[in-house]
Amino acid sequence: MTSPRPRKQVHLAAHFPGVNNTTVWSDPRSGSHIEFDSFVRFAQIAERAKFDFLFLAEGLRLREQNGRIYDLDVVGRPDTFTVLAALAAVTDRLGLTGTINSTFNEPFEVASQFASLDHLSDGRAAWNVVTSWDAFTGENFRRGGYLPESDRYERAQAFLDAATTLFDSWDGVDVVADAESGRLFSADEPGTYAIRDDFFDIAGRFPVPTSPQGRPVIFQAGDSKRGREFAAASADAIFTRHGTLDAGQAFYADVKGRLSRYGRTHDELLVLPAATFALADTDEQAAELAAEIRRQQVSPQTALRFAEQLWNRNLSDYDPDGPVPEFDPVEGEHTIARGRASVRQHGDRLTEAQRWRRLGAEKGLSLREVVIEVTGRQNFIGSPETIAATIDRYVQADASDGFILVPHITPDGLAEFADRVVPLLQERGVFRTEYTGTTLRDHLGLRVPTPRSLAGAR
Ligand SMILES: Cc1cc2nc3c(=O)[nH]c(=O)nc-3n(C[C@H](O)[C@H](O)[C@H](O)COP(=O)(O)O)c2cc1C
Repeated sequence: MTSPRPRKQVHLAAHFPGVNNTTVWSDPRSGSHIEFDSFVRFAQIAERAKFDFLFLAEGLRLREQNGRIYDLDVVGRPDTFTVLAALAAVTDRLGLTGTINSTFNEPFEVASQFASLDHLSDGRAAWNVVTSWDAFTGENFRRGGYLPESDRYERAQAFLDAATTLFDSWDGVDVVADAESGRLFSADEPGTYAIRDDFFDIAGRFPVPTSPQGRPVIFQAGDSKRGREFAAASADAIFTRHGTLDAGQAFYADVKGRLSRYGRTHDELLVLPAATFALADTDEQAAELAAEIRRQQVSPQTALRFAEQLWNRNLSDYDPDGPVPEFDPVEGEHTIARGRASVRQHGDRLTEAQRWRRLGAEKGLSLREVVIEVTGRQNFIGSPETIAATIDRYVQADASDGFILVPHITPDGLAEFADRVVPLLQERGVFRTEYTGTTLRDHLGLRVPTPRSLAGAR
């Protein structure tokens, strides 16, 4: 008889809200998305609740619609490394995860920044490697434009391999600083590396000694087959949008099933979906709150902006309280909305528009009401007991290994979850009551990687 599997521990992280309409920036309770005080308060709530880490997404260009800054986006996002380094000074245990793309950067810079953050935070740094969106974002960079889609993951893999070589380049070399013998290092040649491949031709010495976690924790967030393969080969955790039970289970089985191809085991890659929540005393009140949040998030103007992203044309004169447009979306290149993930996600616009129309007709919904329904992202709606039980159930059913929570009010929206749901997860024995380690690898149950031998690495 096989013994039952022990209950999985839930991993929890806090995504600082900053983009997309998960954020209700128009709510009077919302604070600044730029002032350091907001980041500090957010991080300290997460740390008080013993969360695994804080998470920052990356947006390198303000998004536009009809040639204007898209008012839904919270305008202005301070630089990731600057924020995380500052947060390292005001937190003690909380992991610090930054999204940094592999398309427009260089491995040396990114590796030295993350290795430095790992040192400054005593082993709490993580890098979410993304390939990023589009040429519109790329125009900010010296190469301009955008790497063809087919090359993005080639570069991402080469980029991460190069960064790994740099992270490992001090393998076995310690700073001894022995005044008597006059010896600074335990061996000669610290940080020596040489990397030559289709994307990089660099050689020299990496200036940052091996970081406290060996290497920073690696996340990945792309969802295509190639993206999932990249995560299975090289990441410690994957950030995803598949947050419902069914979609989560399918995604979980898919990515975990890819690991053995790379000689990796099931527990070497964590699956962490983004999740929003609407929390109230009772399930009924939470349902009302969730509906109210959705109405706040999708104002009549916002509904039109969403519809424009699908129809790929200006709909400023259209009535959001009227029916879903009868005419078809404009096919071909996207010209209306630039720099938005959701635009790329509308694969077949004609079919999607038909789905919106059908939904409107069947349920008697206006365009705005359809947008509210189809763009809904509230994962957890209910009383604290309901939400704790649901999260536990999803994790035990292998729909995820935990969640990266995105509160809709910045920065204090996390407090209610921390105060009311976390204690219930702790009572269930599935979430820590104290940090048991000091590094992010400790929190996530990830081992310190064995350095790749420099000779055999490339
Ligand atoms: C859950 C999730 C979060 C993402 N976050 C970011 C981000 O913060 N910044 C960014 O430039 N790209 C982000 N991306 C985009 C990915 O880098 C990638 O460009 C995009 O998903 C296309 O790759 P794919 O075809 O493999 O999905 C994210 C993607 C996903 C699925």
